[in-house]
Amino acid sequence: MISGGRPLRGTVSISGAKNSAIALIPAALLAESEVVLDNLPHLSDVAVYSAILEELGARVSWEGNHMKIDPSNVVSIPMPNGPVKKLRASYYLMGALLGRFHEATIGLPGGCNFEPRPIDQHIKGFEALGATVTNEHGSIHLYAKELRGAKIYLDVSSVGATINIMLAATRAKGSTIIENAAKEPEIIDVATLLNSMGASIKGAGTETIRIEGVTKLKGCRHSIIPDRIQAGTYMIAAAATRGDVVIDGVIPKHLEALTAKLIEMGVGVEELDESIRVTGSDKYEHVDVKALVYPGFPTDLQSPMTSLLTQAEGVSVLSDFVYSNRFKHVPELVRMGAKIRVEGRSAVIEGGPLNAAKVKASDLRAGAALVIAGLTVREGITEVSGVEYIDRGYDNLVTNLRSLGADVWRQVE
Ligand SMILES: CC(=O)N[C@H]1[C@@H](OP(=O)(O)OP(=O)(O)OC[C@H]2O[C@@H](n3ccc(=O)[nH]c3=O)[C@H](O)[C@@H]2O)O[C@H](CO)[C@@H](O)[C@@H]1O
Ligand SMILES: C=C(OP(=O)(O)O)C(=O)O
Repeated sequence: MISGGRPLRGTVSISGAKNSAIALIPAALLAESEVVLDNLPHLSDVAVYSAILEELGARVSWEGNHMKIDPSNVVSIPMPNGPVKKLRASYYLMGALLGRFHEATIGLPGGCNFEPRPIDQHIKGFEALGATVTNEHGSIHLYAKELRGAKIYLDVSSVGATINIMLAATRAKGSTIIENAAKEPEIIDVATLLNSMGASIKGAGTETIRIEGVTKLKGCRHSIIPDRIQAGTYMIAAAATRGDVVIDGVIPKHLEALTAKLIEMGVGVEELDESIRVTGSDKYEHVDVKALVYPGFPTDLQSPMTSLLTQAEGVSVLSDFVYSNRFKHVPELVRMGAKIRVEGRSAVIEGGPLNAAKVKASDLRAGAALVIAGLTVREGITEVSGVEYIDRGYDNLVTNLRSLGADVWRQVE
């Protein structure tokens, strides 16, 4: 529930990155001793992954922002249903278990299904490494007598496929080269963990990643990078409410595409060493935004950005070149009075005030977009349902927004 119209003011600290955490947790399965992850975010996806690891036989303890994973007793039991269906990143179990046990059966992933999200590039990579991959009643079965390095050219620079292939290839015989690899910061984070475990991965963060297989991986301690998408969401919320917020504990370089767009609109953005200050203004210019793979504008900030662009003067065009139809937030924003039409892979947004309404989040970032929209509304109460999606990716959203002066609360049913 949001009673909007208040500018956000103050400082918000950003937690570790969801998209790193939910790759690093399964990566720990490749080790033969304890892995400790620091700066772990409190998210439902992390809780689900922790339960999955326990089901596989790992000893997991999670206190505060630290998780200890002892994978020494893990076995590769089939996981066709249950928790694997609750999140997208359960696909990393395929690479991790294939790497360690040469066999795995994992149900097709769940998560935010705003459009069909194929995993053909993951499978192509596993097959190139020598695995036989079959789809058995909606579960993927992977088996390899031996994993051997290969050269793999990804048709699309997929984050998940790049990480999944890295996971399996760390335990393959010989060298693997991934070409057209995704370059997102979370890929560097996973490679850093794997290298600390004893892997040999070079080039993460570029389009060519080279992996020399090793026979053993050991435990280690690793601190997760800050969540650039959570950070970007608060930057957008600060601008949308015409507030003044310091977003602390971030890597400003990870947010450059957003920072540039905000400045183009007329938002004040000051980059400091590990924080960014966002200062709103009374008038914003319309801009065109293209969501692309990193270092382009992140698709995961496309929906929140749509809400901000309703506050700009004139007509903005926001196109998503990563997903062709990630627009489930649009009809809900229209219910709030937004003038938006979807044309192909673009949303055409005409600026104007929003009104309070009952709206429904049907995926994580759509949820964030609706909350931001609600924060801009000057009269009435906006009710956002489907908050379980928001819990997948935002650590303490309501508490953080309240500490910035927002009148937001969660209705307990
Ligand atoms: C858990 C996680 O890290 N999720 C992120 C990850 O998702 P995810 O890893 O699923 O996204 P990908 O980078 O794989 O997808 C990018 C594009 O490639 C296509 N594709 C992908 C794989 C494949 O085998 N075949 C294929 O065609 C997808 O449909 C999409 O159009 O990156 C996305 C793009 O930055 C983000 O929105 C998600 O937040
Ligand atoms: C789409 C997202 O996540 P996932 O890939 O985990 O569904 C997201 O974080 O915006």
